[in-house]
Amino acid sequence: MSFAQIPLEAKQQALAELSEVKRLFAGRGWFPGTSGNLSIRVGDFAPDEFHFAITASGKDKSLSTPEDFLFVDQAGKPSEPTKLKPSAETLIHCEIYKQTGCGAIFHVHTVFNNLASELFWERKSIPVDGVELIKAFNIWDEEAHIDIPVVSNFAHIPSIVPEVTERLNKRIPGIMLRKHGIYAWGANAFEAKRHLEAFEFLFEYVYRRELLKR
Ligand SMILES: CSCCC(=O)C(=O)COP(=O)(O)O
Ligand SMILES: [Zn+2]
Repeated sequence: MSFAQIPLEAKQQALAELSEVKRLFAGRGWFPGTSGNLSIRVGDFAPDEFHFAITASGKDKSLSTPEDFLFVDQAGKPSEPTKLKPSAETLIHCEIYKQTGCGAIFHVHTVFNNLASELFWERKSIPVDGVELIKAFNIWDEEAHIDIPVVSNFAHIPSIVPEVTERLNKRIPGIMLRKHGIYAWGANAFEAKRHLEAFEFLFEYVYRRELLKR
């Protein structure tokens, strides 16, 4: 589906949803120092052609301006002429959409997600055992165990992508970049938000629990 074929109402709805999620997360202090990025896909999905709205790079995400978002394609290139620059991490969004066909991806940097990634870096995944909020990922097993993948962080974003491809686990709707931040996704903005909130709860839980054990 080309960008022009996507109904205007769908594009406007994606922008309105992104704006609302951005406002809400900013209120939680989840975009320190201009960090973080958000995207919502619009129109039909095919691995070789899709479009999504994403936050512009380097903006103060606690402010609301007419230049907060732009649309890009599956290669991370603007879908229409614009002077705005997409998030520096757009290629990670592109890869997650390609691998999962999801509808929204939210990325935040928090102290607890950074601490948890470093604490478990040697095992390359953050283990969580039997915590009720695992059910937010639609995993309903009694005393479920999950491992949240942690991948290397590089200043050169394209170098991060192959490890995301390799480690992404479709059962777990998130991937953690070491000492950087979590990418959480879902079928739509509601689900991606639920997943992100659950990850953040679990990161704080595992970190604090580890301290209690020592
Ligand atoms: C100042 S945070 C460093 C970049 C980053 O990790 C991030 O999430 C924000 O980058 P963007 O280009 O999306 O503003
Ligand atoms: Zn980031």
